[in-house]
Amino acid sequence: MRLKLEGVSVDLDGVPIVSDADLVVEPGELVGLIGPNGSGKSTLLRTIYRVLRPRTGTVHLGDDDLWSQLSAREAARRTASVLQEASGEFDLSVLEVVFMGRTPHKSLLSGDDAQDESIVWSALERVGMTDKVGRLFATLSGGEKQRVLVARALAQQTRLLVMDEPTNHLDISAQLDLLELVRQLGLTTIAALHDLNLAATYCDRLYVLRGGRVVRSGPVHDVLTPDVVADVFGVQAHRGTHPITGLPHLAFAPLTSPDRRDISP
Ligand SMILES: Nc1ncnc2c1ncn2[C@@H]1O[C@H](COP(=O)(O)OP(=O)(O)OP(=O)(O)O)[C@@H](O)[C@H]1O
Repeated sequence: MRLKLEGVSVDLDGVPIVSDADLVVEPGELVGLIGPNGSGKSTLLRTIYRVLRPRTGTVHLGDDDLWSQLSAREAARRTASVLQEASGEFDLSVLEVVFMGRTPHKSLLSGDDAQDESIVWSALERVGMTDKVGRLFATLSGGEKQRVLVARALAQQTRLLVMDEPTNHLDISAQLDLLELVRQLGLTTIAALHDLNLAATYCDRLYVLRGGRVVRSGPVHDVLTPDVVADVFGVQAHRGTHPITGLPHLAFAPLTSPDRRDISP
């Protein structure tokens, strides 16, 4: 389902944090949101999973305005989030966490039925976590936790996956594993990512935020140029081709860095 933000501005305590942001994610796309610390990525994402109401502008999922046309419950059914730190699920088992994905589909008094059960187990299967259902969520590794939260999103049969720095604190294998999984699922996904090379590897298109404004957007190749990286992040970048994937790959150095090749042993 298509996500479309138009003219979204957000103030926090009277301070403008996001200004006039336009953004589109086409069905099945994985779109990356990049930008320096404090540029407003999380704030913008919160308007999409209905935690922060924009001061102005609209957030549409398909034909529906997420804020003015959908109830909180309906919005919760259609969007799922995987954030960098999972809180609130600590006393639950893996199975219970994934069953939470069914909650927005249930009325207050209806219990889980055979259909819920089958949806939950197939979600666990898709993320490869069926052998950990009895474990307490809190005892999982960071990478396993993120897979379980993706399973919860699948159990929710979400139309849109919102990920806010989902690979933070994960080792390199778990980072690649998580983004490979998300790529394979083919869900309409928007993800804030700090690692520009991960963004280059997995995203179809990128949006760059600086100071709460979208300053650049487009295919990875057009957006992740040395000029943009220098301008937005204030570092030098050399863009080459990744020797294994054949995709663009960036190497970084401080803007003022001397050429260290002369002094290495
Ligand atoms: N209540 C508030 N009042 C004023 N400013 C706030 C408030 N809450 C957050 N901010 C500021 O909003 C800005 C944007 O924060 P946000 O978390 O959206 O950025 P981000 O791009 O996700 O950052 P990071 O990459 O560090 O996670 C930051 O400068 C932050 O200090």
